Amino acid sequence: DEYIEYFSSVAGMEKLLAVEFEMLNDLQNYINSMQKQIDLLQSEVDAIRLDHQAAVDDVDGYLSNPVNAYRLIKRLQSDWSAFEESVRIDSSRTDFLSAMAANRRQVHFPSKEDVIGSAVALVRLQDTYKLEVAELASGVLNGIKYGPSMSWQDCFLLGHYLYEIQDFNHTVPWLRESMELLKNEEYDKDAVTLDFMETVVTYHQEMGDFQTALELTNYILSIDAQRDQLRDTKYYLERMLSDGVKTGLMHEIAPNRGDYHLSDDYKRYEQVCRGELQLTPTEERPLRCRYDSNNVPHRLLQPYKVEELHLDPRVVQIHDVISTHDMEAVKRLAQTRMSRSQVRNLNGSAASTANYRISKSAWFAYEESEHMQTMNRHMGDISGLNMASAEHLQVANYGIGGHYEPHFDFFTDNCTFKASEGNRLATGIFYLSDVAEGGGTAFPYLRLLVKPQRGSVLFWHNLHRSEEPDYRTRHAACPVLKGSKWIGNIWVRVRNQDRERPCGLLPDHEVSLEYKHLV
Ligand SMILES: O=C(O)CCC(=O)C(=O)O
Ligand SMILES: [Fe+2]
Repeated sequence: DEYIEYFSSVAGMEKLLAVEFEMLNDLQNYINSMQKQIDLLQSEVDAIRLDHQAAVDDVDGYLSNPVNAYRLIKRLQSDWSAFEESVRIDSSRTDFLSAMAANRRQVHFPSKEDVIGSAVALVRLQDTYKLEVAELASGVLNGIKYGPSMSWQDCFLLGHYLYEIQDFNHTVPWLRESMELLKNEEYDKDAVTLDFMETVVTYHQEMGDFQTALELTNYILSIDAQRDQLRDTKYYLERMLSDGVKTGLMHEIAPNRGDYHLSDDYKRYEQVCRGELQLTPTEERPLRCRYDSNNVPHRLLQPYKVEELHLDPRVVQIHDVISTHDMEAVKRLAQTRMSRSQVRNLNGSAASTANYRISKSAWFAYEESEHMQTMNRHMGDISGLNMASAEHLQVANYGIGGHYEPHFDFFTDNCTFKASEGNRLATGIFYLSDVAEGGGTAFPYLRLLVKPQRGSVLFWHNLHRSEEPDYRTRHAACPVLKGSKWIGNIWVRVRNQDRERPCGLLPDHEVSLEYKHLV
């Protein structure tokens, strides 16, 4: 069966929970049956010990009794073999192992890629929303306690994985947190624990984080001053610090200067996700909410609730468009068809997965379901466009940390669209769920953050009337901090829209050229 990837969406993780429920039962059964077996063994051993002691106290007297002689011989001939045999077959052990094998056949267990994927998602959230490691580790998100705390082992393993993928900047605070939590354990002064802490000193030293290495070293020495090698390390670390030496992996494997994540464009996007960059009051003042039937005769009695979010380019969010019934049906249909979202490569070759778009998605022809036809009709009424040039419906689900970094919906390579229905003129994002925290749609150049609201549709044009790309429409899906985000995308192409949206001859695209540099 196919490879399932867990970190890219919440859909599918419920299965893991169901299997974990089974495994808890299996393990409990194992423990109970072991317990019974151990109690039984104990009582048998106690009985033998009693007999045995009597024999040792008076060897001659004991052995001269024919019953005792018989019992001793019988014990050694058969009882001890029986003990051996029962430990050898140990049915509780084999039962548990075969139950586990069955569980493993039921679902794919998460792979190491899944663990690393979810670790990367966690640090992405940490960066984008400026979360404190200590808060995150204690289960707090934006001041609210949502879940159980992470143990020192959780934090250590996370740091360890980040170390493995050479993300040293994130490794440091997680290892630090892990050591802080370990210091609160009652076994924190045991020799084995101190040995372990010493290896963590080595991690920091190798990274070039001499300060943390020294702090931990001092802590260990304060408990056990007899560690000679560590005293040498302390001396070495102090010298490195006072000389201001910068060596170690953190400095040698320097972040790639060309990394888009270090660019102003990306920082701007993160600021919009956090709500730090917003529309100014002057920009917000002319924005209106109104009922509008969009000149569609059958909508006269049921006009749309249109909220203007931006005027030029025009971006609107239309509320209460589709029903809960339709949304649930679409999501149910999508569940079984979702796979990791792919992105087109600029050279027009086959699509592939990419870290900048982490979600699961599936494409649907509208004929597949009346609920999808309903979405198609709404997109026609909202856009006023000819839906003959609409792409299939794309349903997507983002899990925790799932995101889609800034991009344009229009194609920038001529070959992709010239031969087909033309470029992507309009985008409609149907929000099929609310998102508890994060997961907004961000327009970095417009300083606009749209909060997903179930049943609403976000709509805008990607092209100017001249059919030139409108670079101001660059947008992104901010990482989901809490919840599971579902959307349905409908893109409408320019072909056959001459009547619906006549071409403009003015060089109207010039207003957006200054935003072009990131294509
Ligand atoms: O999920 C979102 O909010 C935006 C999605 C998007 O931009 C896309 O799928 O092209
Ligand atoms: Fe998009």
